[in-house]
Amino acid sequence: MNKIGVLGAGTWGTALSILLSDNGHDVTLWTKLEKEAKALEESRDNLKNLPGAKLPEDVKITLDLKEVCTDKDLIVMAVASPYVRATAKEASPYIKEGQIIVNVSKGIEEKTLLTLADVIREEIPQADIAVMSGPSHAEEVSRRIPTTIVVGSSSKKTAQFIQDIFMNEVFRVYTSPDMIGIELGAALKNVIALAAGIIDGLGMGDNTKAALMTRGIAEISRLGIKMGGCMETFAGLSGIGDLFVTCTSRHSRNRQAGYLIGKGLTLDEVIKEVNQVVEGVNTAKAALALAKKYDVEMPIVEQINLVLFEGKSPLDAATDLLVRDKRPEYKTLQWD
Ligand SMILES: NC(=O)c1ccc[n+]([C@@H]2O[C@H](COP(=O)([O-])OP(=O)(O)OC[C@H]3O[C@@H](n4cnc5c(N)ncnc54)[C@H](O)[C@@H]3O)[C@@H](O)[C@H]2O)c1
Ligand SMILES: O=P(O)(O)OC[C@H](O)CO
Repeated sequence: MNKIGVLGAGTWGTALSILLSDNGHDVTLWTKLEKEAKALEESRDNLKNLPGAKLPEDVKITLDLKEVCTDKDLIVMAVASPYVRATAKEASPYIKEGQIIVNVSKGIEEKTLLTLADVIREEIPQADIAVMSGPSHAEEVSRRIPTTIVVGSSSKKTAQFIQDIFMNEVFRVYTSPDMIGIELGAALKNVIALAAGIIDGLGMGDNTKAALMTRGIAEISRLGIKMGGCMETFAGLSGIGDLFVTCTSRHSRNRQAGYLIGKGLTLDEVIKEVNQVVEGVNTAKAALALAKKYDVEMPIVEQINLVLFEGKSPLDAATDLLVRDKRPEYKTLQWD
């Protein structure tokens, strides 16, 4: 049994708390939002965003950041990406030298273009930072539906420690040293998932969705490899695996947001309607800035930015992608 602090009592923080409690750990779940803490405490048997799941009585809910960090063997960072830096900064005084923090939030900081693990490292340099990601909708994890995920760390020992904590017969955890690849796959797939939703909203077909996903992972891996990630990761759980689930699942908020955009709603209307974090919207601008910085072609990311922030019609964006200049599928594959 380990003592674990989970930061962020949204859908994912809550589902992981259920899993960790199932695994026999002593779990404390923190939120900054009083309303959220109260609602969770009152409705443990009837969680709003996790139908059919229960938050065990032994999961402690707290608003006290010192309490959730002190004497914990592992801290899980599960707040939505825009709040990761502020939460890490506030938590830093309570984190000991070498204390392990695993980031499970998916995003890239817009201002700095840093991955979230790097953001946490800047704020809590004394911590041992890891990441965990993969095709894992909270709605299914909280109902013990078989799921696989990958933990990334620069230390094999840390990766295996986290693997042991989370793994059970319905939650299979792999390990990897490729932290940057895992984080980039996790963050960038959300932008492509918005496009997948738009395709559904426009009433296009399965061929179109498959094309988007395949060319989407090509974009993600082109950038990811230039930034130091490994091809295997983009072909793995935090690459194509998470892209697949997010582009196709009824649970995906990103896909749902894209669907509503495809149906003609404005971004503000969509954000209100979905009423949970839509990380692809947060990540789209950062992804475009990274494409420019690393001189990588990311046409889908470009078009999504135009649709989200410049008022371009989704249909015009889809058409512009289809009529781009002719090219080989992969420039690396040539005849001579
Ligand atoms: N939901 C999933 O299936 C899932 C799975 C894997 C990863 N993730 C990732 O986990 C992260 C959280 O997603 P979620 O589904 O829990 O989102 P959510 O919308 O359900 O919850 C977001 C949470 O962020 C926290 N928050 C809000 N304002 C805050 C503030 N000012 N300061 C600190 N914390 C604040 C709150 O706890 C809030 O509930 C995202 O990056 C998401 O991509 C989600
Ligand atoms: O609901 P989404 O679109 O934020 O996706 C959730 C997870 O990232 C799926 O792995």
